[in-house]
Amino acid sequence: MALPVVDTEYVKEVDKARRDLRALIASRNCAPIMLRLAYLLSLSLFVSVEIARNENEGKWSGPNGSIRSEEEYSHGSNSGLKKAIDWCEEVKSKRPKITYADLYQLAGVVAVEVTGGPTIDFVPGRKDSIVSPKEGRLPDAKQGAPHLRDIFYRMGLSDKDIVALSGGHTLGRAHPERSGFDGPWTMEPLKFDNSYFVELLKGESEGLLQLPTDKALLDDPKFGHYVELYAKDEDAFFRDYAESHKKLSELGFAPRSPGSKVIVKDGTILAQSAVGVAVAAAVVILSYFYEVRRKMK
Ligand code: HEM
Repeated sequence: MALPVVDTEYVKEVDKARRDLRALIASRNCAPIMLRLAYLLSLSLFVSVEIARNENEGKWSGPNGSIRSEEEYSHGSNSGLKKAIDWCEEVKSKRPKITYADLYQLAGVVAVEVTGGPTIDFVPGRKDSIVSPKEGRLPDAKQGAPHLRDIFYRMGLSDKDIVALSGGHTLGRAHPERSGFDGPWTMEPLKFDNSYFVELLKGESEGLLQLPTDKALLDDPKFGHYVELYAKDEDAFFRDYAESHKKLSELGFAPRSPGSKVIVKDGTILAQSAVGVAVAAAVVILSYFYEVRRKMK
């Protein structure tokens, strides 16, 4: 499928979809599953395409919305996500211009914002695909630090990214019928804060969950450094989380023209283009020379 044209019209639609998603997530209390949808989509595609590249099977274009196909949402690791896909469809039917790939990533960004988390910069322009990745490439919750590094390093993510992103478990809970695990990670699973790290440091508590991959963050000294930092300093967690989330949502994705970038921030739309910057610089330089010549006369 073709890349969407990210013109002013498209960016306005993204802004409206952002408002629709805020209302939808607030009314259904579904921030956790929306965040999980965005995260799994980015990750499963990247991991499988890295493998495809190694095997010279083809190229990949980033998180691409293929999860809406039955073949993919029926993967065991995507259990429960169909609900989130259907909710996103309500927005898609009102804003058909927006690609599924952009919509799902926007839902993840909005889920974090409406639950009190940091504002995450969102750049639109992802293209859709209906080709699903292979099953079984996602992190296995029963494993430890080497496994996490194996998966996340392949995507160019760092130890800091792994720990910051794991803080996404500040939202939501595990469901026995989906993953075999049960319970929330924090006392307030609809609030995005640093309590995931605070709870992790306290050790096991009645009624709260710690997956083996969560505990692995404590056992490894490099990961442990960030767990302690984020438990003490929520601002540091929010800053690093916003950065890592953006990286994850843009894996393999580059805005359409290399010289230009569209930034959507706090509802304000700013279009930055290399051409625009060059023209502005030329005007400043010419005015300077004009002024110098005028003074010399
Ligand atoms: C580090 C590797 C990770 C592993 C092994 C892992 C594993 C899991 C598992 C087993 C569940 C429970 C699913 C269920 O039973 O419903 C879950 C839920 C969740 N995960 Fe992760 N996860 C990882 C990373 C992440 C990241 C990076 C994010 C987001 C930035 C994230 C966001 C979530 C959310 C929000 C839920 C709750 C979903 C709900 O309440 O329906 N996870 N994860």
